[in-house]
Amino acid sequence: MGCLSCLLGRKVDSPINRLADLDEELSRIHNVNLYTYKELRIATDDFNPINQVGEGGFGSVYKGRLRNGKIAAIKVLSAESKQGVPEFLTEIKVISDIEHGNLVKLYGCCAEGNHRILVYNYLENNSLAQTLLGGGHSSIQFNWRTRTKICIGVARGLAFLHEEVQPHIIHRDIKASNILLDKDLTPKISDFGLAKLIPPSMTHVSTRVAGTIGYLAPEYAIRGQLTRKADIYSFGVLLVEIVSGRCNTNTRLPLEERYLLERTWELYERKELVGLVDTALNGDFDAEQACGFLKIGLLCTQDTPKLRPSMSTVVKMLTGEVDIDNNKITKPGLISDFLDLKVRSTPEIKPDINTTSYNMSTGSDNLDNSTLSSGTSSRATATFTALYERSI
Ligand SMILES: Nc1ncnc2c1ncn2[C@@H]1O[C@H](COP(=O)(O)OP(=O)(O)OP(=O)(O)O)[C@@H](O)[C@H]1O
Repeated sequence: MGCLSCLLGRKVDSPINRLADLDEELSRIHNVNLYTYKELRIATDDFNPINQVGEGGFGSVYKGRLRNGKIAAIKVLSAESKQGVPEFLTEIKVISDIEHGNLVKLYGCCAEGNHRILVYNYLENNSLAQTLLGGGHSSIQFNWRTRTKICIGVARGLAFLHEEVQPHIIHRDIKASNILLDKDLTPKISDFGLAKLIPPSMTHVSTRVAGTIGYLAPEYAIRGQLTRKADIYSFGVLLVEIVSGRCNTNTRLPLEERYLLERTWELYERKELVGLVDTALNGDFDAEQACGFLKIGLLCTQDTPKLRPSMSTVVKMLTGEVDIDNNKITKPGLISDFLDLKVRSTPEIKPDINTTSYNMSTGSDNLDNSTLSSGTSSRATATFTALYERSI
């Protein structure tokens, strides 16, 4: 408790009495809405498992009612997060200042003692992973109109993070479980800015291993080269998932259908893209638009990062303001090529992930050159290694 005063470099006469004042002071400096641990305990009925709505790599998520009556999603970050209060609040301020109709709103946080808790707007209709891709466990009807609204909404949210927020934000983990749906099925991207709250030493290994591999841009997964183009790759995979209604990786399918992006490329080459559209739509969709979306998915997942369009261009292509240039579509960058290579090699000669050369173009991001520090790079590699090890 006394560490708050140390952080401020102040002498405190009575730590317990002054704690609230210090919190208030920090909150004012950072202009962040601070919740007390007690309030969040009450909101969640002492973090009662009944109120737990999810579990992710960052920690557990609870549904709770705040003192002002609002329903919130309360994300308790894992105890390993030892970030100091001022640093934590600085990052939180960046996130809570960002407002967009397609981004989950952060109400505030709790940074008492070792607790690091984020309080978000609660979204009623869960994530795309649990609904559209949840294998029939949801009663939501995703008709073609709803799907187009979701694709365009996610693209707008990501374009906003990439191109309008200063300094721009790379999400790093665009995937179906990070797309939440409100009561009108408007999509909201969650978890943006979260990567910065986790110390570089702490590897964030996702709960859905195979799924996550499928979203990773090859240059990020293998070399830790992170630019906005890595997000655009993940968005491309998500786009194809939404149109086809299936996960990017399904190991129960025959080998040739297992990897969605690979399948998309095959059908594109055979001019049979329409065959990939979700059969649950019973043919009730605009075939030209659906195939257009799949082609945009292919453009976003091009192997060479600089060939992937920016998110604002993606929005324009999705809305029909800009034409899709078929000539620009070449074979996408497939992480499965790399995995196959490894899976097929014998265990004794299993190559070292850090030294294996991967035949990959190295185009730099025209928008930025924000490859990250070696800490992040090794985390990306470590994540990939962990994912890879668990996938075979
Ligand atoms: N704002 C929210 N409103 C409603 N439910 C939420 C909200 N945020 C998270 N959840 C629920 O909690 C679950 C876990 O979310 P979290 O973001 O922690 O992990 P994840 O994205 O599913 O997985 P990972 O951390 O491995 O990427 C979500 O799938 C969703 O069901």
